Amino acid sequence: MHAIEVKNLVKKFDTNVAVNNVSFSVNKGEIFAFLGPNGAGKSTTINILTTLLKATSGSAVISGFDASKDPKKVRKTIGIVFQDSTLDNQLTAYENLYIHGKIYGYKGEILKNRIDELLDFVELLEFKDKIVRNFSGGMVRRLEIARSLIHEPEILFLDEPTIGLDPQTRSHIWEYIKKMQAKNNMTIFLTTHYMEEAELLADKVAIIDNGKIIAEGTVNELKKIVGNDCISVKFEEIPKNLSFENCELKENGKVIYYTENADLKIPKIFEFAHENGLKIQEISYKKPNLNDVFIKLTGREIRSEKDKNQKSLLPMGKRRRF
Ligand SMILES: Nc1ncnc2c1ncn2[C@@H]1O[C@H](COP(=O)(O)OP(=O)(O)OP(=O)(O)O)[C@@H](O)[C@H]1O
Repeated sequence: MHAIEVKNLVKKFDTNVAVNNVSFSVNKGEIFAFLGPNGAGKSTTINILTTLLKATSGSAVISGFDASKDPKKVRKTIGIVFQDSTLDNQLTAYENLYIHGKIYGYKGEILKNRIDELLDFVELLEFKDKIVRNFSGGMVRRLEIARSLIHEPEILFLDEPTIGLDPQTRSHIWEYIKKMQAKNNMTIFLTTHYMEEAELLADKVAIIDNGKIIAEGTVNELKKIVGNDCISVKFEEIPKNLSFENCELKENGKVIYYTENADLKIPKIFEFAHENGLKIQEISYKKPNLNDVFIKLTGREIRSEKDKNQKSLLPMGKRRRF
């Protein structure tokens, strides 16, 4: 059984088709990244999967339960971290988790120990009794992650988990995500418009654009859509005997090699230069990334208005209006 099975999902807002016949599945214990630009339909999809929104048509089965027919059962098996903080900023870190734990029926020492364990996991134990209002954006996000784990969900949904965070905090969050998967074999569904986030974390990626999935697979499978590694070499003199296959001489005198694996090929190019008494003036190589895949499929880059605006992660009530 798949952890998540989505079939022909459609969501219309009046005439706007936000999710357009989307189908995909996520295996148990997999990190699945739903990658796409702003307005692609990522949040709408995650809201349907987490029972917050009803689909216009199609089905979403989560841990074996239909999201529209059995929402309560679905909610018991999932944890969610939304794009915007839903913490109570007047309460302490501990109190936020305590209330959430109570809602899920935990109590007494079991709940207290669970809270300590989770605060420790996200490195916030020393801030346990501090008021959330004074937390940084990264601390808020970490506390949200801890809260989402309190009832030991089978599947964790993260809507843009690192949006608006600085690079160091972002990589911290990536570490937690990987640890959660490794420790609990948790299924993690995340939306993101960060290519590197999807590349680094995801076992499987689906790229969504204008409400439609335009590509799906492992990162390596998707990169194959673009092609192989590309090495560009400028020798001091144009070599007379180019001994490699899959290489071409460009008008600017550079030799371009296409290869499955540049890491293995580059040392061979140096050997070739040495054996033929050639000097290398310049060498560079480019591995295709998910951005290249998106460009190839859509003709444009994934860009985010939110990045430009540096959306705030401050808890509700503390957020300033710009
Ligand atoms: N409640 C709503 N009412 C009307 N239109 C909506 C609503 N929610 C989303 N949309 C529209 O549906 C489309 C998909 O939006 P969605 O928020 O799912 O995209 P997204 O990929 O999550 O983008 P973002 O990263 O900006 O949240 C957009 O055109 C959006 O304007």
